[in-house]
Amino acid sequence: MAAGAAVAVGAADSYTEAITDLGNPASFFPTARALERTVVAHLGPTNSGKTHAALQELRRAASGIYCGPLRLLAWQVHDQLSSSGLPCNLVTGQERRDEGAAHTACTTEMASTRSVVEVAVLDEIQMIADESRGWAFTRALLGVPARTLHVCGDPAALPLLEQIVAETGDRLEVRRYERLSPLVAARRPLASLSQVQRGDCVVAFSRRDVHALRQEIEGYGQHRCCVVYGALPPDARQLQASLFNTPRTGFNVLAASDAVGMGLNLAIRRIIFTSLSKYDGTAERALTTAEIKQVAGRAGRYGSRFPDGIATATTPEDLERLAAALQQPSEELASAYLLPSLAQLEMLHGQHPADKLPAILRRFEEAAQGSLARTQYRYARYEEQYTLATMLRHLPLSLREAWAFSISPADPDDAPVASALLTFATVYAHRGRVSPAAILHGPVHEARSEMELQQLEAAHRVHDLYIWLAFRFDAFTGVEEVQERRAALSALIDASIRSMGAQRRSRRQLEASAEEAMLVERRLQEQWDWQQRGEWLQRKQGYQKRRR
Ligand SMILES: Nc1ncnc2c1ncn2[C@@H]1O[C@H](COP(=O)(O)OP(=O)(O)OP(=O)(O)O)[C@@H](O)[C@H]1O
Ligand SMILES: [Mg+2]
Repeated sequence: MAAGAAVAVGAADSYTEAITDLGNPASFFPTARALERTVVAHLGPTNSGKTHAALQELRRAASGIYCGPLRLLAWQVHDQLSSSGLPCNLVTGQERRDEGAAHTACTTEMASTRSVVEVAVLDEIQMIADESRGWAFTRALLGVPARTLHVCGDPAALPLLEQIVAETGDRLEVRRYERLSPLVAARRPLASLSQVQRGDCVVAFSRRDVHALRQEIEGYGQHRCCVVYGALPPDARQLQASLFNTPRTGFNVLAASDAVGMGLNLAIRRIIFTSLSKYDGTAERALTTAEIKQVAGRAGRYGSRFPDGIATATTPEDLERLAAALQQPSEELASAYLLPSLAQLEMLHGQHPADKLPAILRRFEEAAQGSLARTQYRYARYEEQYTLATMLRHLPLSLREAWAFSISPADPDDAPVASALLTFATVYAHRGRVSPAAILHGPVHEARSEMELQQLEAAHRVHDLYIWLAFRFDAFTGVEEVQERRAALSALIDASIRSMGAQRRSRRQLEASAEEAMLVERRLQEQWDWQQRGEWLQRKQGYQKRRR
């Protein structure tokens, strides 16, 4: 009897080992493995024409897919192909435009590993080594079933690409690129922001610092200033970029975070780093050579008003480091990141049906680590997913439902968005239908203060989250209404930034708007408390009715 039990446990262990074995991820994609793919690596610095060359190949193909790391990039490729007369579908987490076309522009996370195409483009491949998002690039590199797969990115990715392509049995071809226009480090640092000039982009590493730079620059009275940072919705980012690019609008200087490094076509003459370190969520750390080059490389764009680029800093020490980084190759990529698919998590859940999603996520990681030793793959960081899954663990959701909520674009540290996710999931679990009424309203007028602008941005992210969920759950009704409201919020955000700088305010006015912002925040908090209370009452009444 005891021996039998031991055999059963042993069999269960080896089954668990088999389903959590991530050591040969190329084998997870039979459609791609059934093709003899040619992988063409377009490698070179920023602004060297890599994406342009790969897109030419995509245009010429009978069918194809472009995978970009940002919605902005997917939109641009969609617009470029469509406006040149080539029909193109668009697929991102929050958009589906199905034109019935043979070409598709998508975000890397959304790339199909089932539909065979002639040509695929996988842009910014160096992101395969990003510990949070790299899994999507690994999946696309291994799994997109294209006869020719063009990958574009930093030459630092080559050794890793060689290793992976050797495993998939595909053929690798390397094409090297040089910058289309020169990029040089300035001879002297910038002594003061009063010296910024037309075409300058001043870089800081937080939303708050970017707005502080904008205020300081506009305070000198010479230039109006556009802004670009990660928390700004992508369409508002694009509007700011085109305002900056258009001559004679007065908005001829840009204050930006490192979000400027990717996805926008900008006519920047000079990049000015106000710092060479950033807070990465846990600690302040120095920028890597690759990060410095990615941002500095935005200066000077082939075919723009400023083809020649200059990069500088605000201290002699930073300028010295910057100049050295521009001469150095980026650090070679060490690992490609990966995560299990939902199907793999469900198989493990079959072994432990009483476990909730957070326990399954941890179990999978523990069991899979051994299989990754001695490979070039590493288990990706999934702390945000884990935090969201934990927040939702008490709700009556299937593993599949909990998983979908947990991978939504809600940052657990972004309080209004995390609260909205909890509300949406709670309403979904208890009522089965989530109407747009579940979205709380903040101010819906032009922001008169930084705080109000922040609230508009948060409201936009909440609307975006609803739309993302609506593409995965039929229960989210009223997506058109939310899309309209989201577009209105983007326009308001853009208009607010434009007019905020125009208003020269007295100290008294600034204090008044800060006071008002506090009141708005308190009102929102009260609304939130009331909604929570209302839902709790409804649930309680529901239980009581059922009991009776
Ligand atoms: N052969 C070309 N003819 C005309 N324009 C080109 C050509 N090659 C590149 N360009 C233009 O030069 C700019 C930079 O090219 P591209 O975006 O392909 O560079 P990249 O190497 O992918 O840079 P990054 O991705 O770092 O921004 C783009 O505006 C692109 O349209
Ligand atoms: Mg590119």
